[in-house]
Amino acid sequence: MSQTKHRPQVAIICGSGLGMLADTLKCQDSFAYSDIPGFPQSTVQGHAGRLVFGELKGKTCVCMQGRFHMYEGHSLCKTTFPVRVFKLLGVDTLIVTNAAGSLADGLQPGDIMVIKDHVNFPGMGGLNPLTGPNDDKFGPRFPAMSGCYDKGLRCVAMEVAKQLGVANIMQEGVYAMVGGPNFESIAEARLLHRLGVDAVALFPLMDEIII
Ligand SMILES: O=P(O)(O)O[C@H]1O[C@H](CO)[C@@H](O)[C@H]1O
Ligand code: HPA
Repeated sequence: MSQTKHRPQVAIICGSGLGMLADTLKCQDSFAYSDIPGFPQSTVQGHAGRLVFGELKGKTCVCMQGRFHMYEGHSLCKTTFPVRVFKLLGVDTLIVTNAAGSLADGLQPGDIMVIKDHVNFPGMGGLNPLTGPNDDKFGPRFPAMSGCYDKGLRCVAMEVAKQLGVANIMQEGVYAMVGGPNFESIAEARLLHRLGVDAVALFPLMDEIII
């Protein structure tokens, strides 16, 4: 923290295709993950591997330009380590973005889905970054998932989409996480759709669970 004057309340994890958002921050201080003790390294194409502090529309933010996935070989503790760092920095709002596969009939490639709830398949099978002794300073032993996706922020997102004239490509939905790195088979995609899943991707949900 001695190397930046920024004290962010908002953290944004930029998934595939959104890394350039971090480049738009004003008064930037940026750090390569390789220079931050304890951070894993990005190995996925298009994930630059930088932590960028700065101002976005007047709000102090920190952006992860590239995230970590379990399929890269990181432990779940490692993939979610940055979120714990954000909490210690004073961040109270986490915006997680990710490239996902759409399953809902009304979602076209390129559309935006705001997550209203999730199905954590690896978590249901016991793969969870909170496994092990609980550190109460980060949260309770048995965190509820019912309020994971803040209703107020979701409403703001939908309202802003209207103002920008992109409401027609944005909707709320249920998101499922699977392990990857292979994408879903056709039968798996059909099954997920029948279960009420609107979009599916590979592992980013662990960040929401740890915050
Ligand atoms: O937006 P990111 O985090 O890269 O995630 C999605 O994009 C990659 C595959 O295209 C997978 O990692 C998937 O989960
Ligand atoms: N499935 C399909 N398409 C995707 C995924 C996925 O898990 N992640 C990114 N695009």
